[in-house]
Order: sequence, then C-alpha cells, then structure tokens
Amino acid sequence: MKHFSNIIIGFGKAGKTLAGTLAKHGEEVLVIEKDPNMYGGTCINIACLPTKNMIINAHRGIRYEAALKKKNDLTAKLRNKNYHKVADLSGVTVLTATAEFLDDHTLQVSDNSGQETLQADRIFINTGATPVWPNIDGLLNSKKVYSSTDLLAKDKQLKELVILGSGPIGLEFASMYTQFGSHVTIVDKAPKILGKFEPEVAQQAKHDLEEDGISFLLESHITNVNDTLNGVTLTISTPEGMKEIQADGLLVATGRRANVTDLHLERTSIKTGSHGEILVNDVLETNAKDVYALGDVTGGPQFTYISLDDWRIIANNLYGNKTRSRLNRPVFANTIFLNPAISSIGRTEEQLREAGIDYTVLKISAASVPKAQVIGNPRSIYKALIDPQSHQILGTTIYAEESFETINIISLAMQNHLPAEALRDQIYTHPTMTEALNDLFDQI
Ligand SMILES: Cc1cc2nc3c(=O)[nH]c(=O)nc-3n(C[C@H](O)[C@H](O)[C@H](O)COP(=O)(O)OP(=O)(O)OC[C@H]3O[C@@H](n4cnc5c(N)ncnc54)[C@H](O)[C@@H]3O)c2cc1C
Ligand SMILES: NC(=O)c1ccc[n+]([C@@H]2O[C@H](COP(=O)([O-])OP(=O)(O)OC[C@H]3O[C@@H](n4cnc5c(N)ncnc54)[C@H](O)[C@@H]3O)[C@@H](O)[C@H]2O)c1
Repeated sequence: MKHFSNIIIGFGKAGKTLAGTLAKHGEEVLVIEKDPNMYGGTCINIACLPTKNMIINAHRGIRYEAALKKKNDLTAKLRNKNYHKVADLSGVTVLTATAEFLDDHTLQVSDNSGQETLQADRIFINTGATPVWPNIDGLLNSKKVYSSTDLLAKDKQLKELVILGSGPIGLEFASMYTQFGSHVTIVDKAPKILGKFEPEVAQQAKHDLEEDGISFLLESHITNVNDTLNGVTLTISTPEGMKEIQADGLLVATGRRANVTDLHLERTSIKTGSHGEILVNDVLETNAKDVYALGDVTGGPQFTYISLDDWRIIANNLYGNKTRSRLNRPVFANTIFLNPAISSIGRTEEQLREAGIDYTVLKISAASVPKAQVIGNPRSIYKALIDPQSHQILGTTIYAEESFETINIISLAMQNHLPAEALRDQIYTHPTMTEALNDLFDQI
C-alpha cells in the first residue's frame, strides 16, 4: 500500500493553493482529481470564469456560437495552466482518479484501469458542491433539462429557455441568455427575487431584468416536465392557477450542496450535517484526526474567494501563528453579475433594525456619474448604511456598472475600520464608477 504525507481530494481553489503551500514547505503531496476536464476545479472550468466570459461576450454583441468557442478556448487554456502549476511542483503528484474512504486515513482510488489503496498522514477534502435536483415528475428522465454545467456546454443556443430558481445561477444565466437574444422565463417558489438584498435595489434590478425581456413566475413551482418532439412542455403551478409553457429547455438552478457522493464517509468517523456537508470546527478540522475539509464541501458560503480563504486558515494553522479561523474571517462582499452587476457587503437595513443597531442611510443614483454616461448604462443605486456616531460603514449595496470593483474598496474600508469620510475625501481616478463614492459619502 502506497503511503503519502498529504493527500488532497479534489483540485478546487483551496486544494490547489494548499498543494503549493505544502510543497513550498518541503512536504510530499498527492492531489487526486476524478475528472481530467476539471483540473483547476469548478470555478475555472464550469462556473465563475466561463459564465463571466460568456456574459461579457453576450454584452459585446458576440453571437452565441462564437462566444461558446471563446469560452471553450479560455477554459482549455486555464485548465492546462492550472494542471501544470500544481503537477510541475517538486514533491507534488496529480492523480486522475476517483477517491473514496476505506477508513479515516485509507483511500481507495479508481480509474478505468483499476483500483489502488493509499494511506496518508493528513487528508484534505476539497470536493466542492453538486446541483440539487428537485423532485418533479418527468424531470430526471427529460433530455431537455440542464444543469448550469450542461447548459454551458450546449453547442446550440436555446431560444426559449425556462429557468427554475432565481438565485445567482438562475439570474446570471437569464441575463446572459437574454443578451444573446433568447427569451427567458424564471420560475421561483419565493415571492420575490434577490430577497437578501436591499428591497429597493432588488425591486429596481427586477424591473430592469423585465425591461430586458425576462419574464418572472414567482410563488410558482413546476409540477411536470414532458419532453415533446421539439422541446419540452412545463406544467407550472402559479398564484393565478396552472400554466403550461413550451420551451426549448429547462435550466435547473435550485441550489448546490456539498459533494460527498463518492467519498463513502460512512466508513470513517467524519461527521456530516443534514445537507450532507462535512462538519468542521473553526479551523476546518473534521471529526477525524488530521482530516480537514475546505471549500463548498463544508456547507459554508459557496464562493471561490471563500474556498481560498479556507486555504488561508489551514496554511495559518499549519505554518503560521494559528490566529486565523472561520470565526474571525474578514467581512466579505458578493456580486451577482447582471446588467449592471449588483454587489453588497455587510448588513442591510432590515438586519440592522432586527439587531437594534442605529444607522444612517446614504443613497444616490449614479446616473450622472460621467463613467455611467461613457458606458451608456445609467441604471444605478448606491446605498450605504453608516454608524451615526463613528461613521463606520455597516453595510453597502451597489447596483451599478463596475460595482464588482467598487465594492472591494468598501470592503477594504470596512475591514480596516475607516470612517465614511475617508471614502468621501479620497481622490479617485477619472472617469470611473468609483468616483460616485465621493458623492455617496458627501451626504454624511
Ligand atoms: C455556474 C456557477 C457560477 C459561479 N460563479 C461564481 C462567481 O462568479 N464567483 C464566485 O466566487 N463563485 C462562483 N461560483 C461558486 C464557485 O464556483 C465555488 O464556490 C467554488 O468553485 C468552490 O470551490 P471548491 O474549492 O470548494 O471546490 P471545486 O472547485 O468545486 O473542486 C472540487 C473538485 O473535486 C473533484 N472531486 C469531487 N469528488 C471527488 C472524488 N471523490 N475524488 C476525486 N475528485 C473529486 C471535482 O471533480 C472538482 O474538480 C459559481 C458556481 C457555479 C456553479
Ligand atoms: N456571482 C456569484 O458569486 C455566484 C454565481 C453563481 C453561483 N454562485 C454560488 O452558487 C451557489 C448556488 O447557486 P444557485 O443559484 O443554484 O442557488 P441558490 O440556493 O442561491 O438559489 C436557488 C433558488 O431556487 C429556488 N428554488 C429552490 N427549489 C425550488 C423549487 N423546487 N421550485 C421553485 N424554486 C425553487 C429558491 O427559492 C432560490 O431562489 C450559490 O450559493 C452561490 O454562492 C455564486
């Protein structure tokens, strides 16, 4: 039986970065990835980067087939680069095989050629997340039902697309497909979209998505999926009664949960939660000694930058001053890449009210910001909540062009406890959307 000092299961953001750190410290590492099309993990192959590349090219007016080719070229390049960045490190080996546990420190790996048993002193589980499939009649047998991964690989554009789920995946695909010229209907059981964002921003974003041609069926669910010669018929229960929609396909975007499918954790002392997520303590240790879990598989926030931050926690606890943990993870933002993008950080008005925290609201539209005019997209709301005494920023939501960049400045200010005046008085380059922060914080 082969023995390794460290085995990382899954070539995700945390895992691949950790392989580099371990190698730098002279450690021997085996990285096991089950799918050669996934070297580099979910983000670069089937998620963040290909979707944003398609979204940007759709906005540029590039046709679907040409955009798909550009996306495929990009992911192939990134995959190859990611593979070599890890496999070429001294002390690191990449094995393309599926790993399953036999006990806490013993794994069986399998590929088409056979199986092998391996042991390791330390094991890091970084196997990501997998789509949740709702229980709907005809859904699993349909050939017209797609996950985000399937749809990103589709060589022909679906002209009439229904999307189940209005989370980030559903909304980003809806925005992208609309820009490519398709008609999209979103079905969600929730009464409103973007429910975690400030209500006026969510409302404005919904209005703009509708203006772009997207139809919404809220408080609705699909009860039946029936393939037809040319597409699919969807039976939908809505507040106005049952509806039937003919479409070319259905994208299911109803959430993703920890991917532990192949791992056979029942053979170990590793504990899982009610959604299959691997339970870890604040420094990402599982119940089994020297077995860690990182990234989406822990059931934490599903973002590449959080997986990367999990790596920081592990690296700090293995080689650093052991101060980093999930408990003191810095405040972090999130963005949904719409037209324009919606980005937020910290707390909303509702959350502050519930917590009994006093706040002052600052709000502007950036329609008159020169860069918004240069881009030709005046859609915008900038909203900040600040402490009335200290002027510390408690939360910010930006719905505007380039909000995904501007929000990182707010993040830096919050993390370093800068008062709103610092952002008000900062000299920003021109013309940028960030300049709007001069005006937003001028209302203090
Ligand atoms: C469509 C979409 C768009 C997204 N957009 C964004 C975005 O814009 N920004 C953002 O921050 N996040 C985004 N996310 C979320 C982000 O992609 C994930 O949070 C992130 O990639 C998770 O990384 P990870 O390190 O947990 O593991 P992953 O990168 O998911 O890696 C897990 C790897 O483990 C492998 N694996 C699984 N089981 C086994 C096994 N038994 N043996 C061997 N290998 C195995 C898998 O093949 C996979 O390569 C998006 C997600 C999706 C689906
Ligand atoms: N820009 C980004 O950062 C980005 C982009 C895409 C994905 N992601 C990550 O991927 C994860 C998964 O995204 P997602 O959009 O699939 O999930 P989600 O959980 O965020 O949203 C799922 C939506 O589906 C609805 N839904 C669930 N079951 C339903 C049913 N049976 N009928 C009708 N509606 C139903 C829910 O009400 C919800 O609105 C997110 O947690 C996110 O962190 C991030």
